[in-house]
Amino acid sequence: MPSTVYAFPTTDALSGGLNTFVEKLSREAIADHGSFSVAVSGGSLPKLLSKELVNNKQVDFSKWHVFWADERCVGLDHADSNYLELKKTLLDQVNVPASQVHTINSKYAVEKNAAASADDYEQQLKGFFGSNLPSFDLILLGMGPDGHCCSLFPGHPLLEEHSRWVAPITDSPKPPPERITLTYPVVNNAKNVAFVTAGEGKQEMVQKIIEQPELRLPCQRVQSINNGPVYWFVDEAAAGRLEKKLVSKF
Ligand SMILES: O=C(O)[C@H](O)[C@@H](O)[C@H](O)[C@H](O)COP(=O)(O)O
Repeated sequence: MPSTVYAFPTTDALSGGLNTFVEKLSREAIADHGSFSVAVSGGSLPKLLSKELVNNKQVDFSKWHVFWADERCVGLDHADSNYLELKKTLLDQVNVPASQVHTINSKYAVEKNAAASADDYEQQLKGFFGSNLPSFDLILLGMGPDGHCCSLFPGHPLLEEHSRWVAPITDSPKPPPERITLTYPVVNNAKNVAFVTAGEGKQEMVQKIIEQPELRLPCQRVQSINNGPVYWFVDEAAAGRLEKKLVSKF
């Protein structure tokens, strides 16, 4: 998986670079097929994504379809909800039509019914992409300190799930335990994939992922369609241990 790593001096600069990147992909997708489909992760990503993007008047949010790369089986008003985090940081301030914000089914999520939540979410993907394997215009991933992404964790059987598009997990080592997650067939069929991570606490794992592909950590199993680049938007704190020659100029 060829990686293109962009390192920024601050998290604000990272948000600025990500804003430019997303604006370009959104414009190109809308010009090409009239919509922009994006799957977003939780954790620190929504804040980093939204800081600049929320004020970007060049983006036609009315053509966006927002999905989640993974989501916790909690109510949409629960503090652990990835949807709620993006609602607060972006969706409440931009005009993505509610019908184009594809959330986990709250009925099943509140019951912590991960299996039904995953089945329902897969139907939602089929409703938008049809019966062909979904190909998102962009998937935005965080990187866990253990090298996980989505809710795909090191050593978990879900790393080998190659038929389901969306899978349930009930033993997530990162709480809460019940979640749904996109699987690699969908993640790796995206037109563009970008990791977003920041902070000194991530620099050891960022170095491992970029410089030691033999580890086969979950983040390292991510590719973009036609083996295109996987982008990394990091701050210099997270890139602190990377060989300088591995960092590209944005
Ligand atoms: O639902 C989740 O927990 C996230 O989608 C998860 O995959 C996250 O992206 C990583 O754990 C990184 O989180 P941080 O960026 O907050 O470290």
